[in-house]
Amino acid sequence: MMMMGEMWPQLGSVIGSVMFAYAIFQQYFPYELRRPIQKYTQKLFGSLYPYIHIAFDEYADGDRDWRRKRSEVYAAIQSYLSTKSSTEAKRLKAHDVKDSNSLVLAIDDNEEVTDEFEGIQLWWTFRKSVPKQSSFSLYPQSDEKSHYRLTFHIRHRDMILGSYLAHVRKQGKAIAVSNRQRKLYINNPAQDWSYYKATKWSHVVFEHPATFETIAMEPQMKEEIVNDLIKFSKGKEYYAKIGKPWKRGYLLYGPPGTGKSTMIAAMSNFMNYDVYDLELTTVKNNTELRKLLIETPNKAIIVIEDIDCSLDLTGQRKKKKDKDEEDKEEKDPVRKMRDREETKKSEVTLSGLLNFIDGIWSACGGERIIVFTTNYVDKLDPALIRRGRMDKHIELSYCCYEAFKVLARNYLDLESHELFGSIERLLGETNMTPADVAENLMPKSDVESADSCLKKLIEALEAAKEDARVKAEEEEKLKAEEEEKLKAEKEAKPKAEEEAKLKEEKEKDESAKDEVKCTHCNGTSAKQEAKENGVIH
Ligand SMILES: Nc1ncnc2c1ncn2[C@@H]1O[C@H](COP(=O)(O)OP(=O)(O)OP(=O)(O)O)[C@@H](O)[C@H]1O
Ligand SMILES: [Mg+2]
Repeated sequence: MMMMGEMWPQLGSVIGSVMFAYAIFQQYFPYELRRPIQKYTQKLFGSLYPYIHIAFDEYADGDRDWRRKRSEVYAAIQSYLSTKSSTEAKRLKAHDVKDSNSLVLAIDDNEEVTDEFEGIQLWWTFRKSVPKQSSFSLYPQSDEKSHYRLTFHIRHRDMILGSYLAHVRKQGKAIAVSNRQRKLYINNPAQDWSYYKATKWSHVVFEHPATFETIAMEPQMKEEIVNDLIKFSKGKEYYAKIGKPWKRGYLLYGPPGTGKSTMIAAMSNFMNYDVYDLELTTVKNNTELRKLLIETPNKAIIVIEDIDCSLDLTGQRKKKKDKDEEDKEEKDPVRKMRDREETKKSEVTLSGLLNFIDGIWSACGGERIIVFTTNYVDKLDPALIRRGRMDKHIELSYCCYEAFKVLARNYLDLESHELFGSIERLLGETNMTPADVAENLMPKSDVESADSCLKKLIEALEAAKEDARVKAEEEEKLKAEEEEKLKAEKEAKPKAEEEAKLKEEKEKDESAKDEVKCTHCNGTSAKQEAKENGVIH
């Protein structure tokens, strides 16, 4: 039997001979002969080798443009394999990806990872190649080419090309989204839109810690909102079935400090959506508004805070200038220009905003949430907040006992305490916003105990209750005074009317006495007139 040591030199000489024969074949065989031979050799190997390879390139072939976009499938495969490679592959690459929270692990060059799908085994390999010839480019970039190669048995072809690849894409995208850092966007003023590479929205990383666990509100209401959001996120088919664009409007209203902005942050964290904070006052007109909308991607929360203050949406947009102002404007051209600019600033109309929310353009893209917040819901035009536009109206109000318990858990790690009873009673008797309750509960130093924080809150609640009582008394007093005044006016009115009537009658009587009968003209004339004319009839 041949020993291993003796086998290597022979194997080496066989490989050497094959390579030599291949070089001769490449060099001396004419192209016309080489092509069919190569074709049949591949066919022969194909029938003996029952596996299929699919390569997924990072960039499309020939995509040498400096703006070239990374293939979406490639990115999804990379995310999909990142979870598998960390447990399976022996050679890994770790890198931080833009917009990602954590390190992303990927398989190293030529490393293989095995995957299983519905009992079928498949293999993924990562390949990287660097071309030797480098081309000249105005926008130099790496010529490195990477691709993932998928290998599977030919008999699973349909299953892999159909459901497996769809599964990889979906899972990969979900992993990428959960790793991604949320962003907070704000619209740029239109004059910046034309700059090189300028976009209509600028962003910062959004790292608000609010979640539905930390938000203080009635548990039932919280559950309702969470369920609503879950239903929406899974509603692609449902919305398609009912023929409605995949979007939902929320109106958050309530006094300042009740958690409207906090709720938006919690929504963003829960849904993994970016927030687009739309500052309406910098949008010049309806066309700009529409352009901004088109630039928002899917999985976005578009927010218009304090909608009642954002714009005068009643249609009467131009303030009437008085004569003085017009004169000043005529004399000062700079002021005239500035005033004109300001008038231009606010040309977004109510109908423009309604179109933004549910016009034809709003259906471009999907999976978008629109949130309006306001302190004064009654001030808003009913057309703006009707269901279908603002589908869910959420009132965020003063702190109730349930909400307080959430805050006590968050701020003091307390589930119960002997002072909770007094706080519950006081919260039922007076109004305090969650922001104020939270501020009282927050220890102001390392040594401040939970006891002292709770006592501080009780004091604040008692003070608020006393303030409210004094205010109510004053209001009552003012009201009583007003009523007294009205009553006095009411009583005085008939008396004055009677007096006026009597006076009028008296005056009539007196003028009747003064009248003289004139036989000559068969009528009446005033004594004065007779005197003036010097005629005695
Ligand atoms: N429901 C709540 N749950 C938890 N914290 C809250 C809640 N409401 C308010 N807070 C706390 O109070 C602060 C102010 O709240 P927030 O900015 O959300 O109020 P708002 O309703 O948006 O007020 P405004 O109408 O003035 O914009 C937050 O930073 C948060 O810490
Ligand atoms: Mg707010």
